Amino acid sequence: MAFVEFQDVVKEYRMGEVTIRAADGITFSIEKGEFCVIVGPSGAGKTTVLNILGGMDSCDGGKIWVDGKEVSAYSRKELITYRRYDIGFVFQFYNLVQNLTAKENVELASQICREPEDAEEVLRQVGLGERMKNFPAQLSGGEQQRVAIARALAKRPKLLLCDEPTGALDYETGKSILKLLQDTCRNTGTTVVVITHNTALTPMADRVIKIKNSRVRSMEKNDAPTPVERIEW
Ligand SMILES: Nc1ncnc2c1ncn2[C@@H]1O[C@H](COP(=O)(O)OP(=O)(O)OP(=O)(O)O)[C@@H](O)[C@H]1O
Repeated sequence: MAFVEFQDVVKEYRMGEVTIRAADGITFSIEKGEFCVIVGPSGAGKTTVLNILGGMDSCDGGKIWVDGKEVSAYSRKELITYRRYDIGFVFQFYNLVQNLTAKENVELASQICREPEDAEEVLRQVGLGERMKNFPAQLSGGEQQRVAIARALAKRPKLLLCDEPTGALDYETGKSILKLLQDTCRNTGTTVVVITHNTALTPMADRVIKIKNSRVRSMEKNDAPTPVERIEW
C-alpha cells in the first residue's frame, strides 16, 4: 500500500433540491516523500480532495489511507488529532494571525504539537531570519506565504498540503514559493501535495494527478522532474 491511498472516494454537497458530486469515485496513490501536483480546471474537485485528505471534511463513500491508517474510518475526535499532528496546510491567502509577529505565528503551531521544530530555525530555513519580529502587514505577500509555510513545517507534518499556494502572488514570487516547497520536499523528505489550475507546473512534480469533472483523468509518475526555476509559463 502506498503512503497515501484514495480508493473510489465520493463526496456530495446537498443544497436544497440540488446535489453536487464534488468527488465522483476518486482513486489515486502517492508515495512517501513525493512532490505531487493535483491539477485541474476550476470546479473540478481539487479543493474537495485536499480537504478530505487533510481531515477537514469527511467523504460519503470510498476509503482513504495515510501512512497505513484508515483516515476515512476516523471519528471526529481522531480527525482533530490527525489534523493537529499529521497535517500541515498552506492556503492561497496565508491565513496568518494579524496581531502576532512572524515568529509568534510559527510558535502558535509549535505549541499544539509534540516535537516541534524551533520557530527561529524554521523561519531561517524559509529565508526569513531577518523578519521574525515583523507583523504580517509589514511583510510582502511572498514573505507572508513563507511564514505560513514555516508555520506548517514547524509541526513536522507527515503531509504538507498546499491549496493554490501561489494564487495571490506575482510570477517571480510564486516561482520562489514553489522552489521553497520543492526544496523542502527534497531536503526534509516531507510528502508535499500542491493543487493548482496551472498545467505548466506539472513538469516539476514527481507525480501528477489530473482531475476533471470530479474524477481522476490521469495519474502519471515523472522520473526526471524539472527544477521549478527552469519552468516558464
Ligand atoms: N461546501 C460546498 N457546498 C456546496 N458545493 C460545494 C462546496 N464545496 C465545493 N462545492 C462544489 O463542488 C465542486 C468542486 O469544488 P472544488 O472547490 O473542490 O473545485 P476546485 O477544483 O478546487 O475549484 P477551484 O480551482 O475553483 O477552487 C464545485 O462544483 C463546487 O461548487
